[in-house]
Amino acid sequence: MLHIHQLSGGYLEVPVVKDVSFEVQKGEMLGILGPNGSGKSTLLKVISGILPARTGSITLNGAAIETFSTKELARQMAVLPQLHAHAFTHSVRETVSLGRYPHQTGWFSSWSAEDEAAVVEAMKLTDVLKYEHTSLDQLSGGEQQRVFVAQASAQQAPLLLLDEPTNHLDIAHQTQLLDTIKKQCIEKGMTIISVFHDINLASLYCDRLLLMENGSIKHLGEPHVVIKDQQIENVYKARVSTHPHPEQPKPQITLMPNVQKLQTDFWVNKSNFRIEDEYVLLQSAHPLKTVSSAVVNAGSGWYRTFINRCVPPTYDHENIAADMFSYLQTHGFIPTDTVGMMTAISPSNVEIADYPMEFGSITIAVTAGVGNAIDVSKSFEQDRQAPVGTINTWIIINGNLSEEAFIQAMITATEAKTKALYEQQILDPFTGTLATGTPTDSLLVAATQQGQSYPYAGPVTELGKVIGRGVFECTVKAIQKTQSSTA
Ligand SMILES: Nc1ncnc2c1ncn2[C@@H]1O[C@H](COP(=O)(O)OP(=O)(O)OP(=O)(O)O)[C@@H](O)[C@H]1O
Repeated sequence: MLHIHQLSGGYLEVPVVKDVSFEVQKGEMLGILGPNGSGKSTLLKVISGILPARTGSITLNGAAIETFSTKELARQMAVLPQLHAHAFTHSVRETVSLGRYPHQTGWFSSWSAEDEAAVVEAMKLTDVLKYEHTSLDQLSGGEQQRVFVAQASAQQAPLLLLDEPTNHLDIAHQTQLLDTIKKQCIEKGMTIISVFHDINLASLYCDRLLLMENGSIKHLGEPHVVIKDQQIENVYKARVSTHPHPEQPKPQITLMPNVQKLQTDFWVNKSNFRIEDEYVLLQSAHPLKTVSSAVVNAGSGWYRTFINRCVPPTYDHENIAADMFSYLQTHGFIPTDTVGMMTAISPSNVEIADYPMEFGSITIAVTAGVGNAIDVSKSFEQDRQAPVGTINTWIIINGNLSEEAFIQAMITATEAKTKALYEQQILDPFTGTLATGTPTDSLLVAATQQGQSYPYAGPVTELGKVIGRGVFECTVKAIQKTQSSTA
């Protein structure tokens, strides 16, 4: 739809935009990113003809852009410029109506039903219809921004150029506006080029991103190609870490501050555990980076409190997570700061042990019920009753783990648990074969993220060796304790 070839342009003798080439397809949403002054707005202005191109060419639907009359171009291309603080005395409706000028033959004399429908639809889409008779200078910055998006939208041009459309908008209006724009791309085949400061929003909504540096294209491609830690750091000179969005296959960034809150060194060991009638409790002085399959706060996060709650073997609740959540609240724990697991095994049967390492240490806590032991390789053979009895394993590490090490720690621990069941000759009662676990085992790995770095935790690494040995020993002892208490 739009072809930009070796485009240069700007304000002074020296062009701001230098030798920029890219193409945008119909229905595509392209995000332009870059630090302050990198030339994003200037590029949009040169494309839209507000500033002249010094060299290069812009082709729209196969025709050179300079062959379009001003009005023809406005029917093809709507522009939302970067807004600055102005006093606007027009009403909202008047302002949005200005977007219809390319469709007029005589100024307002030919106002048609189509014009009216476009203006009302644009005001509805941007949620400004309720202000239609209000003067623009009586609206907040975000409300004014939405009115100008409505104006561009009322123009109904197949190509929309936006300069920071979410500037001034609260998060609800950011998503509402971008959802609306994106919908137009998907349903009506509208093409969007938009400047963004917010890298995460750009990644979420755009099909491709163009990252500018000093007026030139530094990176161009799908978000996963452009949003990489090192590339973003190099261009923006800010430390970032990328991570996946929870719902969309789009990378997101988190800023990494250079100023750390002063935090005294802390250490977690067996002395931080308490064994109560109803639960095993670990309380850390500072949050631990945690990965777990717990009932409350499963997944990854940072938590200070860890509970392994004992419920009766007859425990049966429709919504286990909700019940656990309210249990935490009624027992004085803060659910947002607590990882909660459940077991039918008495807290008195927990096995907790410290394992020193050269520069760090780990503490392992296991409760092990094996009444429902299962051979995972044969679990497909028959349906089983909802189980009670489970093996809950916690591995608390004084050390700084990579993401890889967290996952390897879970693998190593699982293998060590299975070996413990083998050692104890625990059988799957349904198949009579050696059990590998129970159907509801839970695992938690938590680390202080201080001190010694552990990039790996496989069986032959320093950390993996201690996890393997520790989980094996603690699981064996925990099984024996449970078996002797029920014998
Ligand atoms: N009206 C102007 N006259 C002269 N130079 C200008 C003008 N507007 C911008 N510039 C210069 O052009 C360069 C690029 O500015 P531009 O506004 O395109 O950057 P940007 O990437 O959009 O920045 P920001 O993120 O701050 O909006 C800057 O060095 C700026 O000083």
